[in-house]
Amino acid sequence: MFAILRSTNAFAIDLGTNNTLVYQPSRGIILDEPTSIAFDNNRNSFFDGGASSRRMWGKNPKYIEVMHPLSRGAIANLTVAKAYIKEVISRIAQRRFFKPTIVVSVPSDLTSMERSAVIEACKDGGARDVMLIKDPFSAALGSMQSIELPKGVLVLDIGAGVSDISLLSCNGIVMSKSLRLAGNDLDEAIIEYFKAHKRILVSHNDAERLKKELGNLFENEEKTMKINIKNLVSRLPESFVVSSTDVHRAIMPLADKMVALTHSLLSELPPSFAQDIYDQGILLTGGSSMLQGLDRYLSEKLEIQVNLVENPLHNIILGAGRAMEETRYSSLLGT
Ligand SMILES: Nc1ncnc2c1ncn2[C@@H]1O[C@H](COP(=O)(O)OP(=O)(O)OP(=O)(O)O)[C@@H](O)[C@H]1O
Repeated sequence: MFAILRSTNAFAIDLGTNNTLVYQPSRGIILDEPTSIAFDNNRNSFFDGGASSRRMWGKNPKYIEVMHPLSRGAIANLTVAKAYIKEVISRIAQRRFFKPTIVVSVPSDLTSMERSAVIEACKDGGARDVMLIKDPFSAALGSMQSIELPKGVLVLDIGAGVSDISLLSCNGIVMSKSLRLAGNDLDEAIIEYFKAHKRILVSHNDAERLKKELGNLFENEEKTMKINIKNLVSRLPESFVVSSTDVHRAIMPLADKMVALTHSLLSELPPSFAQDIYDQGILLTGGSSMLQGLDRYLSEKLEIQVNLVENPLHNIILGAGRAMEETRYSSLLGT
């Protein structure tokens, strides 16, 4: 089995709410694209996938539908997910004659039906064998933690649709808590804030840009950014200068929910792990962990060390790849 997993026809996939990454042993990351697909409803056929379909989002003609196969980490529409995975597999599998073996990293709290949907979508999409690994394992392995030891490793993963905190030890999850709230909700909070307080409509793409460029959990020196919006009073498009103070106000309530999630797990931590966690702190990963000030904010609120991983957007896929390649982690792969 593990020779197969190291073969050129085996891949690891991080099927995230916003981003899909694929790893191939010996080659590394070979695909990094938005989890998005466009359908041509006139022809009832696949139109485009990945980055080019994501760019069409909000700018598409009516007959083309831009869809996101995943919602909050789980498959939202099985038909769309199958078409999407088929497209991913056709891009990565060089030897089309042989169906590939695939390891998919998935949120730790997926129900058995949701896990079966991932397996079905991959098999229908062209995979021969499909194995799943839980995101917290991938995240820890991606930052070179040794999770097989009897020593607690605490991983906080904040992606686009899911926030998850898990305590790992002896290649197992000791305890875990998830919240279906993450980066996309921060974008929504920004949109809602400007609707309610400034009577303007900000696009999803601009909300995400504002979050990345002006968003900060600490009120530092004020920064501004000019964007194009729709004025909800005049109903006309115009340009608008957004201040970092407003973005800060928009995102703080959700940042506090992330703190509360982490606090609730820390408060239930078995005493035997207290020393490990207070010695090593929390491993912070996922794209939303790059929100400016989040690591310091969590650390100050929880009075615990928070270590931001080196590459939050690639951590899970690198860890899933490591689980495929190292036999000591074979027990982490299942269905
Ligand atoms: N510099 C940044 N500051 C704040 N947020 C960021 C930054 N860069 C990326 N993000 C956010 O990270 C999220 C994507 O992260 P990631 O790729 O880990 O999620 P995903 O794997 O698609 O989703 P999930 O794991 O929740 O299913 C998006 O919400 C994106 O806006």
